[in-house]
Amino acid sequence: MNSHTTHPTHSDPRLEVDQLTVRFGGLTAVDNVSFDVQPSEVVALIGPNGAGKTTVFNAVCRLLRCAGTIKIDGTVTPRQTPKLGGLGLSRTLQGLGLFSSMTVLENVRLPLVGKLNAIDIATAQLAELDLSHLADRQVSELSYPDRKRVALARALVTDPKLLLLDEPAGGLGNEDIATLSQTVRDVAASGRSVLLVEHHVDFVMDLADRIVVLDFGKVIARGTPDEIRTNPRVEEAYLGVAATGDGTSPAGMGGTA
Ligand SMILES: Nc1ncnc2c1ncn2[C@@H]1O[C@H](COP(=O)(O)OP(=O)(O)OP(=O)(O)O)[C@@H](O)[C@H]1O
Repeated sequence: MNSHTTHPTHSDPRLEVDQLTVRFGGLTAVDNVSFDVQPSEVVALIGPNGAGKTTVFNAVCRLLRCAGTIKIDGTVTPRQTPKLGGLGLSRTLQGLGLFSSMTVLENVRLPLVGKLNAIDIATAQLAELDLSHLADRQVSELSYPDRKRVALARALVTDPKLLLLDEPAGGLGNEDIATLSQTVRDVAASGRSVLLVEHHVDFVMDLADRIVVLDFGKVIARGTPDEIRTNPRVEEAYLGVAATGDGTSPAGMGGTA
């Protein structure tokens, strides 16, 4: 046991971010940010463009040099981690990162490379998300919402303790968003934790147990959706951000993202 390692206890959060700071040259993109995610909890990071949300994600995944402490189940994560699976984490990407000339099943089994029963596990994961009918289709043939579902299946196939979702609702219509919300709730109900970054405020308000609001790299508010909805600092941070009408950009806290 090294000096950073502690024994997990029942009271340890699934994820604990303490005084996280990330600098890019002279820019402090994330400034002394602290928050936690408990087992079975869905926590959303929101904030205007450039607030530091993706940078927090990348730091949690240990892809960036940062100051501060990041703990998973009470244990400090190593500063350089070659594989997310080793941390018990999995994430989806804004750009999805699927291989379009491969089939859905081939994509979903990729994180399981080297496992003897990889095909069975990937097949079961597709069934869990009602995607079995797409298993042999090439990703290039799929609609965007189906691709997003496949990316989610690939993130879940390693059975992560903590699932990180980067703008999961982006580009989806209301029906697909409702399905996504149910899937995320099911993931949390199974004991896993979810941290998501999202611009679609209505989706977040409906789904998240707690919300952390960032602006210019700092936490400006935290609380339940009801607490955040009525927080004047949050409203102020979102003021002046033009609505795009496509449901993906903040336009105040009352309407669609
Ligand atoms: N690799 C980098 N090098 C330099 N600056 C960066 C880098 N990545 C991010 N930044 C800057 O850090 C700040 C936070 O960026 P970040 O992408 O984390 O914000 P965000 O809240 O995720 O924004 P968005 O909602 O637009 O995705 C921004 O000012 C951004 O320009």
